[in-house]
Amino acid sequence: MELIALSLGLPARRFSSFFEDPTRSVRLNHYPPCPGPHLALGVGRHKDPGALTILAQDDVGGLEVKRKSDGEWVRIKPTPGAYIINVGDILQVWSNDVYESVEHRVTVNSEKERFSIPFFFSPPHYTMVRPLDELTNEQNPVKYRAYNLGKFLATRRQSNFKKLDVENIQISHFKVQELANELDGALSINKK
Ligand SMILES: O=C(O)CCC(=O)C(=O)O
Ligand SMILES: [Fe+2]
Repeated sequence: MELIALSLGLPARRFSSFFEDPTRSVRLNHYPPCPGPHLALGVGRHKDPGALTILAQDDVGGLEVKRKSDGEWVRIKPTPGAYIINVGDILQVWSNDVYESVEHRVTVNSEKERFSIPFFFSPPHYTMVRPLDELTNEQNPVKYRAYNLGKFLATRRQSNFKKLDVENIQISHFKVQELANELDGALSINKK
């Protein structure tokens, strides 16, 4: 987190106060071999809602990230002894979109079982997540409305990991522009 703060032009310890009472969790994922890998996903597409995810995985592979330029799913090759560090939604909001939370999913295969262990690192649930003051100004206005992390996670938990292409709660729902568009839509409906 200190390196990320420095990369944003902030003091190294800018994020420290958010992590005095952090929310940490570990998930133990087991993906058994699947007889119809083209018909199923191990984990449906999603963005991790926390600040950072540190993922340990075995050598089987299956994790894919969505490439922004063309929307293609790109496989992430496992590197022995290395962790995958994933930027989550909170960093996207704190940085006002300088960092982006990557959309990812997990495919399965018919031969080998796979294990992965993501560690999720976030501030406490009572945190109001909003773009940092130092990273916004008149030229670079705030892009997100503040949201309560605990409420966001509780809402997300009701729908995440359904293997369907469902839309669940996303930080984009807190985007100021999106809200403005909705308001615009509502006003023009009223005018009719
Ligand atoms: O198994 C993986 O590689 C990733 C799992 C994942 O995205 C998650 O648990 O949030
Ligand atoms: Fe994930």
